[in-house]
Amino acid sequence: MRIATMATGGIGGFLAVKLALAGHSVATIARGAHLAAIRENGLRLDSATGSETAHPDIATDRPEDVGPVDAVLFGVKGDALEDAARACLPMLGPETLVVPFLNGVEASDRLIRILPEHNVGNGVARVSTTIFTPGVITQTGAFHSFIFAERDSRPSARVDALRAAINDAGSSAPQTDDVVKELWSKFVLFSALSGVTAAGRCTVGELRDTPELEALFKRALSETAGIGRALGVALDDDIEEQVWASMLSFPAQGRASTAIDIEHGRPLEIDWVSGAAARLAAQAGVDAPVNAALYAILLPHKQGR
Ligand SMILES: NC(=O)C1=CN([C@@H]2O[C@H](COP(=O)(O)OP(=O)(O)OC[C@H]3O[C@@H](n4cnc5c(N)ncnc54)[C@H](OP(=O)(O)O)[C@@H]3O)[C@@H](O)[C@H]2O)C=CC1
Ligand SMILES: CC(C)(CO)C(=O)C(=O)O
Repeated sequence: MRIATMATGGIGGFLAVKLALAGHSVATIARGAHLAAIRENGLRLDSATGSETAHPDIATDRPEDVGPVDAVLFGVKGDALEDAARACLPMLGPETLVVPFLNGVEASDRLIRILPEHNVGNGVARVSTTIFTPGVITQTGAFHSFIFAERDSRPSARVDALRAAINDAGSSAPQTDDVVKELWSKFVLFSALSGVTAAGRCTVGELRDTPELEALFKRALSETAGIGRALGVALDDDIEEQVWASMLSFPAQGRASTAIDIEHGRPLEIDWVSGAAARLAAQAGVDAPVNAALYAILLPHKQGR
């Protein structure tokens, strides 16, 4: 397949390495020192199982030089979505599938305001990766799963082709017949994890060991589950228990990317996470005091240092 990563950070970089090493034609969109390092040394993925380096066919900051691709793996931070989407336009043909893997539940709806709707899918990533230094992506923990579909979850040959490519490349792309449910199931987890580990400057291990943080986390996640249900999302009845169970096996040193971003003084995606939960709650006519409070606490740090 011809695949582009817009852009090539934690999400795009992880998938670019796997797919390029599996023999796909990968174009990595990146910029600055990260792009220079990819061009010079290739793109390296470090994980607990070792190091892999891929040399993408194209590494560029000019998507117009790539031409139409089969799939765009779309992973930028929430506030960068609109500019990055506009930059993708030259890579779209009639059948190109653009899969957003942003946290939150609004990325696909935001993309169709810029890109033709028939090009846009919906997706969610369960992995923990970051740009460690230019040209190098590191993965924390061993989990990596990418769940995506057409926006309405209908059966689709182009979705199946991309799923097969990711599965065959050694990652995991399970099938779903309800991508919105998948998105919200992750959002229930992530709104709580992002809010609590960023506001509390804590790891998951500390969260588990501190009854007050555990209680706050559980209040946040059940609040977000309530918002989803009020909006008609078919969340599992025991999603709250499932999320807490997943926290019990989460790496103790793990935390949400938001907590890593705040530590490094980077801008925060909170408008699309705790802020979105508070906003969507108002839309659904339910209260979300915990998400609203976590959003307010993080707001002074939103622009980074
Ligand atoms: N990484 C993870 O483990 C997970 C991330 N997610 C979500 O996925 C999304 C992406 O996260 P992640 O991959 O970690 O983000 P990163 O910050 O690692 O990567 C984003 C990259 O996009 C680049 N970029 C942004 N806009 C453009 C543009 N217009 N042209 C070229 N490059 C651009 C940035 O460059 P620059 O630095 O120059 O701005 C940066 O290198 C987020 O919503 C995140 O919450 C979800 C699950 C897990
Ligand atoms: C919690 C985690 C690692 C799960 O994929 C995540 O999405 C993030 O930190 O951005």
